[in-house]
Amino acid sequence: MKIHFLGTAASEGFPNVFCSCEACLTARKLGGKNIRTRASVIVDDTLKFDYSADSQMQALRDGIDLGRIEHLLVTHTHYDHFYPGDLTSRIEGFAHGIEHPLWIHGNDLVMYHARQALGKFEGDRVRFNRMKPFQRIAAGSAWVTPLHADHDPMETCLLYFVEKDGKTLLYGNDTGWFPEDTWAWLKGKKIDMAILDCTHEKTGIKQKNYHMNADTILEVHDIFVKEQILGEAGRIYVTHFTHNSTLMHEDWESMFEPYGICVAYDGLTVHC
Ligand SMILES: Nc1ccn([C@@H]2O[C@H](COP(=O)(O)O)[C@@H](O)[C@H]2O)c(=O)n1
Repeated sequence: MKIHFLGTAASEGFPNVFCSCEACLTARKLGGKNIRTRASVIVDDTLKFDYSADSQMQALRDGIDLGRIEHLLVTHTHYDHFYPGDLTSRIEGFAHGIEHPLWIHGNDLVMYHARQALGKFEGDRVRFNRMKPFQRIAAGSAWVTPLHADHDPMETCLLYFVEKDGKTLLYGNDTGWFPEDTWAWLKGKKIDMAILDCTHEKTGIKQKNYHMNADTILEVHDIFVKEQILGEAGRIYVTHFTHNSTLMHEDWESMFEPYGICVAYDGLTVHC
């Protein structure tokens, strides 16, 4: 699988354009990998996780044809993960040369907002599928299983386990420490690549809720290795960083390099 990171920041972006904290000032000065937009990933040019208002500029920045996306897997409806009105640009009359519908997959709240924005266009350009936790579906040549996240208690936030071309990918944000049923489901599974929520720096709390922090990541890594969920060639990529962590890209790399954990940045493409 080709994994393309479109965005790697928490909701306010990094730097936050409204903020003059030390981290935002430093990130502006350093630029490069310290400029992070809202979290999203594309797999093999055709399957995308989440769709924020940043998606358009991310596609222009990285030379991506979003018309090729066949399946959109939405984790939850927070504005930095789902901005369905922007998908109007894909509808008949707005976009030309589109030959397949975009399937929007997500929880019931995702379906509600997607249909509010795009329901009248359902058909050749856009279709809807409500995901139920732990029920596997086919998405093109991939198999996708939604898992429970620990994020917003007012919504069934989902993580996604993707099996494609003999490889597996866990898309693990937004979430804190995985809920018990997700841990139970992962037991005995093999992950080639896990993309995990590393919103916060080290705080001393290992099983953090709502969002993971660096301690949580190290704990998950430990369990993945002990339980052989992560194979020898398997890799964790961390993403979804907040400026409130105060850490720059190189700081994250120094922290995680001894564990073989990789730090994602906007525009990074890797294969698993
Ligand atoms: N009380 C607060 C204030 C701010 N945050 C920040 O929210 C971001 C993470 O949340 P998203 O799910 O909206 O990405 C992150 O930047 C935090 O620093 C917070 O968590 N709590």
